[in-house]
Amino acid sequence: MKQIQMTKNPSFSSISTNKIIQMNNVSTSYDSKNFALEGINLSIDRGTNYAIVGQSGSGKSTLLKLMNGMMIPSKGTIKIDYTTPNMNNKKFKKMMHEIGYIPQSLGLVKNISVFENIMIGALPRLSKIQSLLKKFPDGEIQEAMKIIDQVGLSGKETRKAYMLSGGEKRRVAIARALMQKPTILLADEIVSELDHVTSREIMDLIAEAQKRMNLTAIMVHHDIQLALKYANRVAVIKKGQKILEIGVEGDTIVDFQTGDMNTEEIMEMYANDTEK
Ligand SMILES: Nc1ncnc2c1ncn2[C@@H]1O[C@H](COP(=O)(O)OP(=O)(O)OP(=O)(O)O)[C@@H](O)[C@H]1O
Repeated sequence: MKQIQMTKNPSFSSISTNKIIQMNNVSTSYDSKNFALEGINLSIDRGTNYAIVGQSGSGKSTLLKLMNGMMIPSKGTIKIDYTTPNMNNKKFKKMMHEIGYIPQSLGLVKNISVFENIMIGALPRLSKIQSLLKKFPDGEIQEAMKIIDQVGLSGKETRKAYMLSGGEKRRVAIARALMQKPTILLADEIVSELDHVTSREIMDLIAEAQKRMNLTAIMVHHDIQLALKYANRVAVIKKGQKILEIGVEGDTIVDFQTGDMNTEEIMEMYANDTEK
């Protein structure tokens, strides 16, 4: 594990004004009684790797659903690439196709092959006839084969999804999202339940794709150490509120915004959780 120094003096050179996600005082709920998220402020730089951590039920998945337009705020405003999510807005509908979303369940179709699952990512670019007849243009097939190679699934193209290991299923879900040619990749606990080595392989795969395609990767994690290893920024969510944002540059981490708890206390809380 890398040594982490604490500093209260943020002076990062990588801070940009090119924000791909902006949330201003956002609250949202599933029912009329309780907020699942309350008063969330955050902004995410284009091309960065952003992590969201928090305990079960803290609101992490809900936050991702706001970032892909599946949920809308009951209060506050969201801009995704400077556009308000709204299904009546043509610009946003087009943009949605460029948001690769990998849900906790992965969302693979069990009884079809690796290749067919991955081609689902290309569907918005195909005509109805091409989709129905599975007549994929040569260019799309070549793109899929390139991505299959990049995610380490060469030779497994025809295997049915239900026959894959946990790590392979995640590779298919990543490949399907990359097939969308995304500008934003959202992944909800993609490495939970994987062994240490496989989870690092999957995280490395996403980090490589992020750099290669200049993606903004936004990932939900339970493991704060994993988040700190890969992310430029880590938002810590507790009971529907963002209590801290941590900046990460090399071996230095910085409290960007302190609520009830600072980074040392958060790290201690997670260390205690792990020991239990
Ligand atoms: N479909 C739903 N209907 C009603 N309440 C929901 C629904 N989904 C989530 N919630 C509630 O919203 C809150 C936040 O849930 P969310 O799934 O975002 O948390 P989470 O941090 O992702 O949890 P986990 O780590 O267990 O996946 C919780 O109180 C949860 O019970």
